[in-house]
Amino acid sequence: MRTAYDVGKVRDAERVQMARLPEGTLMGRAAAGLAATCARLLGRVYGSRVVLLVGSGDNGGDALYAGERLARRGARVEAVLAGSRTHEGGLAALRAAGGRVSDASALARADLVIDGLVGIGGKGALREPYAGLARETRHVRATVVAVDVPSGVDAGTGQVEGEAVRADVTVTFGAHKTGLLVDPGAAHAGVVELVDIGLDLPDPDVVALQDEDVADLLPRPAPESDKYRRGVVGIAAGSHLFTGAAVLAVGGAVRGGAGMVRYLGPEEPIGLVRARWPEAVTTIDDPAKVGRVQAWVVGPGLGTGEESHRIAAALLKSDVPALIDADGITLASRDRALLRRTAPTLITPHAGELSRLLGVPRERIEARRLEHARRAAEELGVTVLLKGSTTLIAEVDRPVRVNPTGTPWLATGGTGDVLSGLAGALLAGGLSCYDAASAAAYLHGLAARRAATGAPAGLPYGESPISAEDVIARLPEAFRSLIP
Ligand SMILES: NC(=O)C1=CN([C@@H]2O[C@H](COP(=O)(O)OP(=O)(O)OC[C@H]3O[C@@H](n4cnc5c(N)ncnc54)[C@H](O)[C@@H]3O)[C@@H](O)[C@H]2O)[C@@H](O)CC1
Ligand SMILES: [K+]
Repeated sequence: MRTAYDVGKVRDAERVQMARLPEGTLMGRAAAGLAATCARLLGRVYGSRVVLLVGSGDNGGDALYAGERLARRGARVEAVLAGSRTHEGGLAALRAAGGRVSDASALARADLVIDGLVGIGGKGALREPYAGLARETRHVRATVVAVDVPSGVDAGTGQVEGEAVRADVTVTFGAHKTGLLVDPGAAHAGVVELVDIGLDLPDPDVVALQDEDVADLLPRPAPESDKYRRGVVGIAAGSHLFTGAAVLAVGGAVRGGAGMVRYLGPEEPIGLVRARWPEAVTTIDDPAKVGRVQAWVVGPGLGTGEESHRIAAALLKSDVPALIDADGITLASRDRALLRRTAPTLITPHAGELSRLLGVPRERIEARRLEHARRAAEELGVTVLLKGSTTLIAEVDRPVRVNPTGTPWLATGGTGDVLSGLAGALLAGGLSCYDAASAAAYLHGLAARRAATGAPAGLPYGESPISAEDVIARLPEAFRSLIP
């Protein structure tokens, strides 16, 4: 599991250690780790050209001390001083090791650029000349290594307000910062390497599950399992207008390991569901006639009229966990009472749907995804899976989970319906809302990536657009990759 912390907690932990240790110890550890990564990336340090972008704070200090270490190993190190001040000790050390001060023209000659403009002390959009330097790093042929966080990325939220460095590698100290796991920050960070500088940290604010964590969560049938014990999921999705949502959500549930899928909907989608997924048991329109289920999925393509509201309200009165998606969320944004349930509830909005639920403009949610996912969980008293470039799972008093799998190709119609069915199957299988949402997002992302790259059936030689059905088709492979 990867864990990440808000900046305040990192600062507090640093303060404790700084009071205990001789001055400069933490920066020394940081610079040593940074220099080791740079040396590895360079392969041959002797004779290589390294350019340091140095801001006025300690982030610049880290870059200078790492530059000193590389200069001592024979690298030609040039420092571009961007701030009105410069870390004095660091600059003296670099000079003593043979490094020199230069201007931005050095960037064109570099094999490696170390971005030490700003770290966790950065506030707001980068000012000049930092912004101009960050822009120039985009055109260099060198490998770009960010110190602690890519300059221009808000370490606490992942927000990027103006220009920002796009790093190949980010070497971060003490702990991952939340902004490195959440887009757009995550997309700017490249590969993130953690240097242990000996901080004592409390519970993380954000975590990203890895293969082994998700494998531990997944329910597996035991010899004595039958379809009822494995979990029956009810799916209320689709309408005369939106028949595809029904087929895709049921597909996600069937391939997601449900013991049985009960589908509730009008005649037309029922015909299509039966044709594509004969294993589903279908009921026309009347919620009272559906047999017992262990979890409900309510909403994809359901419609938002009175009849849809009646069905949603009847189903959400039940005492089993429920996932509310798409039209279900629109209905809930008009009638919040739908969310006041006795059993656990998971909502799976994208930014537009969350915007309707919270009454906050969509752009504000896109720019501050972490904040709004947390706020929604708190305000609505439900588990929230916020879909998007980085999918987030938020629940009160738990760290926000960031989904590390997926591909931009997933941004296509119908994939959300698949996710709903899949998460519903896992809920019915006994997972909590928090775990079902996390595991479903993870598997969905893995399946999509496999669909887009063709791996592992053929050589991964590129990527292609994918359909929601492709994601369903790759779900078994995604499961197998976790459950060997
Ligand atoms: N505190 C510690 O114990 C340690 C800190 N370390 C390093 O220190 C960094 C934090 O250092 P600082 O607190 O000095 O802060 P930073 O060096 O991250 O940034 C603060 C400086 O950047 C300027 N700045 C802020 N926002 C700006 C913007 N938008 N445009 C242009 N300039 C801007 C400020 O005026 C200030 O001079 C960490 O990210 C890490 O790299 C490491 O050495 C490890 C130990
Ligand atoms: K930086």
